[in-house]
Amino acid sequence: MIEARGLRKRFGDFEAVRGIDVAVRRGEAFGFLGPNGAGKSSTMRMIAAVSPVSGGELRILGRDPATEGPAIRGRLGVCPQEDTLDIELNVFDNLFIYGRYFGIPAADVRERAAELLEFVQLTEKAKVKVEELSGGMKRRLTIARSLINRPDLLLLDEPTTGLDPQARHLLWDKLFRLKQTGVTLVITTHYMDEAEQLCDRLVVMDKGVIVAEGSPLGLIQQHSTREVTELRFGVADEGESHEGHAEKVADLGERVEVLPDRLLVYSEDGDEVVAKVHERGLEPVAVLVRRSTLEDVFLHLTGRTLVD
Ligand SMILES: Nc1ncnc2c1ncn2[C@@H]1O[C@H](COP(=O)(O)OP(=O)(O)OP(=O)(O)O)[C@@H](O)[C@H]1O
Repeated sequence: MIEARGLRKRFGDFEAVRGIDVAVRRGEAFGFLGPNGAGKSSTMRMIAAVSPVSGGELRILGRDPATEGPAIRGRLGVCPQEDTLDIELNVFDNLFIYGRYFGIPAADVRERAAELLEFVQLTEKAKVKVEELSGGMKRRLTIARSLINRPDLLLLDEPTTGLDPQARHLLWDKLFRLKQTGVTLVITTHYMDEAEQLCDRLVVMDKGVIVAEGSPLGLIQQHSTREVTELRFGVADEGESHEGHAEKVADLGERVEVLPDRLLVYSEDGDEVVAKVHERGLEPVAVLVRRSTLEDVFLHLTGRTLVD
């Protein structure tokens, strides 16, 4: 569906995407995970055939975006980072006008709009002005709108940013169902839980390059340990820096990361780490044993947290 080789995006002297290779297969949910400024949106806009490629090769649905932009855009659904709905219009009309813009006959658009409103659970809001909708409803409507032309490929740029947990889960459920119907999804996100939930495969991006690629589980297995023990030390121990504590637990795991507010000990068995910490007379004020996540993968690969 998408083939990129050495893909680059420059803005003046600044290179936002610095030669990435990506292959997205039909029917998969593919993710670009990375912090703000990693180059995800810049990549997505090239894939959406709305931003010219500065270097390298890009084929979308077997076509060249430089010469076949309109044909590509006709087969894509695009859900941009910011809602671009017409807030003066009601929910149904937002879909109707968009469908007509694609040249779909009025009767077909009506039918398709009704079907999509059902899918995103907005049927009862059909006549409500968009400005009266909640953030989650607007996102669902944007997704419905992006599906009006029955796209082969759906591009979602940060689909759940700014939504509350309940709205995010509802949206994930809708995207999961879409995937089951055979739509290929390409998602950018800086939420590791979103990437883990939705993506079959993903690339981790940082500063315009890909630093890792694989399935969420594969990446975790390759770049992290099974468990992570988080240790926080109290104010009374401030004299002794986190680095000081880190030295004392360094041999308890495969590696230790020092964050401003806590230590992360990477090992296969977190309970064993906790027992040894206590045996050594260390007294953390908070201890948490958890499974490794993509956040740990990112930290290991870049030395930074995703939310920095
Ligand atoms: N039109 C533009 N002109 C100049 N610089 C730009 C432009 N668009 C993006 N950039 C820069 O390119 C870099 C990558 O931006 P991009 O939006 O692709 O990142 P991102 O990973 O999508 O992050 P975010 O989640 O913040 O959108 C950033 O440093 C950004 O400031």
